[in-house]
Amino acid sequence: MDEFQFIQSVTPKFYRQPNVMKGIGDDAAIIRNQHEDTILTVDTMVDMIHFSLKTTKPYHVGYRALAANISDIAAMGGKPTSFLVSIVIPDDWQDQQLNEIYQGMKDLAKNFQMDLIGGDTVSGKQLTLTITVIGSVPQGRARYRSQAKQGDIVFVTGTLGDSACGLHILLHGNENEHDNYEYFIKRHQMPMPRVDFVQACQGITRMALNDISDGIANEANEIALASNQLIELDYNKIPCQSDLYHFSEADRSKWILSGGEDFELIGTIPANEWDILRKVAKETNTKISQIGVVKNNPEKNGSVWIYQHDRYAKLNKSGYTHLSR
Ligand SMILES: Nc1ncnc2c1ncn2[C@@H]1O[C@H](COP(=O)(O)OP(=O)(O)OP(=O)(O)O)[C@@H](O)[C@H]1O
Ligand SMILES: Cc1ncc(C[n+]2csc(CCOP(=O)(O)O)c2C)c(N)n1
Ligand SMILES: [Mg+2]
Ligand SMILES: [Mg+2]
Ligand SMILES: [Mg+2]
Repeated sequence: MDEFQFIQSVTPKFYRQPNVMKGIGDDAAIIRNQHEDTILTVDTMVDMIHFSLKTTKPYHVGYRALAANISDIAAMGGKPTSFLVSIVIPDDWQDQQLNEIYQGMKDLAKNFQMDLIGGDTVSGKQLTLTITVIGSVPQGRARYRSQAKQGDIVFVTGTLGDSACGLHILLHGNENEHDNYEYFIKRHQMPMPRVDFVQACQGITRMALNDISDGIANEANEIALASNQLIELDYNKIPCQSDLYHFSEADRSKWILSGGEDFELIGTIPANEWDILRKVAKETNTKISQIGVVKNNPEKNGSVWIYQHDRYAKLNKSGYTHLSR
């Protein structure tokens, strides 16, 4: 049973509370309140799985863990408001290091006007940080993975593969001696969730969204599956930093399609709103690129196909999957 099969096996058949607008199956849950919808998400980061002290200082451990959770709020079209932190602390972690973890979270929280409102503290074998983020979105305006429709444009924010490249440099050293490697390291250690862009998108009538934590191959498939549409991507249109060309084509392609942890957004919007989206992107200083289209094809619905190196092939989920056994 892998991660996805496990989640499926624990998903309830129905929800008892009528105000559950979205339960399991998206980046976050949506609960209806009188005046707005509340967004709830939780993600865990574990030492030696999501970071090591070789790749991330304690400050970055805190910063990244909160950023990953805020990114899920952005992927629902919302803004983050508060968070709770559960921490498992091994004996060999010093007070100063723990302070730094919290400083990383504090600095990012300040950026979004978020409050730390609770948590839990226990001792254990591996440093583990579990963060719950609460956010809000105007009623009925959450962006779901299931909202893609035939004819939509598929877009992505920013550039992909940066974080995986940064991780590679941190783990194996900088084999290329080019001058921009600090950029990749920063993208790995201090990703910036796309909250401002998403907030500015409120005028877009319909948008399917997913944030890129595991790699676009995974995330595009999640939209295709939830929307029961065919997503066609053009590999040459997926944006990456020019310095990524200093690495082998095999590495570059792997990092772009399944590296993950860029915390960019992949989305789909009606084609006639593309110009509005471009305007929003310009206003918020966000790079956006059209990378594909949504089609309806009963034989291929629920899957992603990609044009790459003169081939048209199925793009399977290939990103980071926990519990592969
Ligand atoms: N152990 C679990 N029990 C109940 N629901 C779960 C569990 N693990 C994941 N989920 C739910 O499954 C869905 C997909 O979770 P997943 O963690 O893959 O999404 P994500 O947070 O966007 O991705 P990532 O964790 O890679 O950032 C979400 O709705 C999540 O709340
Ligand atoms: C030291 C170290 N080794 C490997 C990786 C790569 N990595 C770990 S988890 C993950 C996917 C997102 O996780 P989740 O699905 O839990 O959000 C990725 C790409 C890393 N960040 N640090
Ligand atoms: Mg997500
Ligand atoms: Mg998750
Ligand atoms: Mg994941």
